Amino acid sequence: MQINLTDVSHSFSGQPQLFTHVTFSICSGEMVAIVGPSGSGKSTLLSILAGWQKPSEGEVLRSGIESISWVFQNPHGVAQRSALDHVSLPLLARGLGRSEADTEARRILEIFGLLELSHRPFSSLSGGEAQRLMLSRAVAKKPSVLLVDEPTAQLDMASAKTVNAVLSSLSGIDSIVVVATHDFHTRDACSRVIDLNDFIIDESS
Ligand SMILES: Nc1ncnc2c1ncn2[C@@H]1O[C@H](COP(=O)(O)OP(=O)(O)OP(=O)(O)O)[C@@H](O)[C@H]1O
Repeated sequence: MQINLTDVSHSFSGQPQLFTHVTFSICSGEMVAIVGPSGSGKSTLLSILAGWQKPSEGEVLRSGIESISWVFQNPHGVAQRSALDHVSLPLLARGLGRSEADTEARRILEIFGLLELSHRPFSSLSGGEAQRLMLSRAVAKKPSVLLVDEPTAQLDMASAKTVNAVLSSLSGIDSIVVVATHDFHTRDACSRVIDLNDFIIDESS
């Protein structure tokens, strides 16, 4: 699985260029951070990677990509549904049987430090717990591409720390993971950084 961007530039109609001549490739198993100041186009670049936004110029090629999950900066769940339900539902949708889905959901919740909260309704979770649950749910979908937008933006330092710790553990999954972030600790959890500063891509590995 791979996404290749070649000479991609983008501006929204009537607005200045957000970024120009962006060229990079991301393969499965990689976890890449997109960094840059507010308004530099991080979320827009995620949308372009997902194919939801067509770039003004350039080419985006996706090979072997079957599914894309997006984790938003504000966790969205079903208030009365338990944490376990949030993770087991996508597993059931993938065709697992009830008990297999429950076992796998518990395994994923444990990785994200949420096993003890598995029966708690979504509405009772803290911001950090809810964000970790969104990541758990996204992992349960086993997407080809996992796009994570500012996962720690709404969190206090302690919650951000736990989210960053679980993000580090995502580097082992067989998906392309791209995280847009302002957070230096989140950036450190990634294997590669794409920096939108100064309207150019500065790729460091
Ligand atoms: N659909 C749209 N139409 C017009 N302008 C847009 C659209 N989406 C985003 N923008 C503008 O493009 C710029 C980049 O937005 P984007 O959300 O990609 O930045 P960002 O780096 O993710 O910002 P932040 O860190 O604040 O989330 C902003 O000025 C935003 O207002």
